[in-house]
Amino acid sequence: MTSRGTPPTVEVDQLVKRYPKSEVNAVDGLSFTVEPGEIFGLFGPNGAGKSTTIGILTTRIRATSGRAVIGGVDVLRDPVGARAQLAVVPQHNNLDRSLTPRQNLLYHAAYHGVGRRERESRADDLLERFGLADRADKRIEAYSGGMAQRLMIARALIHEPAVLFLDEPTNGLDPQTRLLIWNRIHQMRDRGVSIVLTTHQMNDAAGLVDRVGVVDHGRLLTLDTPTNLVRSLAGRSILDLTVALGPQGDVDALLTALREVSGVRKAEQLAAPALPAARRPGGFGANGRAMGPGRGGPPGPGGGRGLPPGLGAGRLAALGLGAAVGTLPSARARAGTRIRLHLATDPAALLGPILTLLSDRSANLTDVRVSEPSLEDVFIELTGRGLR
Ligand SMILES: Nc1ncnc2c1ncn2[C@@H]1O[C@H](COP(=O)(O)OP(=O)(O)OP(=O)(O)O)[C@@H](O)[C@H]1O
Repeated sequence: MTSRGTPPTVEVDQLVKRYPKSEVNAVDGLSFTVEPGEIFGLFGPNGAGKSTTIGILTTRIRATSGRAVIGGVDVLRDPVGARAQLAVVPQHNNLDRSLTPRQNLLYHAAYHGVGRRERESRADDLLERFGLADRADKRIEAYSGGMAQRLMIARALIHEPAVLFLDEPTNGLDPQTRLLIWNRIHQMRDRGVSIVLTTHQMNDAAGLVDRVGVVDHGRLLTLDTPTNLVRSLAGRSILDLTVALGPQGDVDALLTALREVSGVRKAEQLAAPALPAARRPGGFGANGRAMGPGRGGPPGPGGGRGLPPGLGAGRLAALGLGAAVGTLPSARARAGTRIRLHLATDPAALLGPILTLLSDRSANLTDVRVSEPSLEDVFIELTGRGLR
């Protein structure tokens, strides 16, 4: 029960799934609830067990043990009853191409037993809300990826489910379509629909979801609001450096030395950025602001920012650190080594020692960025950086 006395719309209790011939559980004792009108993000690396969990909740996969309830209906005991309470928007287009967009909606509503007059009125309303009214009778083939996604969400909503499952709802869509879909998801939440979404675009989803469950190896690693999860990395900042190493430069030795600087929790090398030439690192301008690319992913809460005030090129020169800061980067510097430092302290206090260290090793700093941790950083912290 919630504090308002309403039962959760999704209840998962000690859920287990072991696929035949497998020696491990794909879902391994998962428990969580989703409240009415809550947007719940189920995040995890590839193979973590998200699809299997969603498959069980949407009656596509049979659990080995445990309990799952959707809108008060036990999915294992009454899958048909549970299906009336839920809707799924898959990642790939599964619209019926032999029907028009409007017919796709009407057919789906009829399948769920919605009366003729009511389904026509709901279809008109949904086509309007998803910006498809003027294309409702066109051929599906003429639809772009964004239109198809909007239509699939409209179709999912036509029988007014208690819970909507969305798999990567905005993957590969343009910013306008993403915005419209996020906006409609918020409206559904306001109408009391619970939304369970899986996505790998965590920083995008951070501002949208109410709570996040991170799973790995079929188990729940954490469950909290995005704000609390980011706060769990409190006091930590991330300093991204781009350096051009001298001819004898050894990145491993540099990383080891950086790890020994007091206040540095972790130092790691990042992959080289795949950026257009115009956005490649450019070194510091006269005002000492960082001019290169920001962090690899989209900015998290707080986003990336340049040098802290008071640490411009002038101050660096006064500290005798000018040699460490490249003004006219060479070709090597442009393709520089990217290093991420995870700090346990104020970055301004560490820049001096770090620049001294770089200078001593003839490493030329061409770009520096300070940023707050993001939801993606929490995810990496919990699940590691290794490939799955
Ligand atoms: N039909 C199946 N038969 C056997 N093993 C499976 C089957 N489907 C998934 N698995 C295994 O179960 C584990 C969980 O897979 P699942 O697809 O649920 O993960 P996921 O978190 O959704 O991953 P992704 O993000 O890549 O979609 C993986 O080890 C996967 O190989």
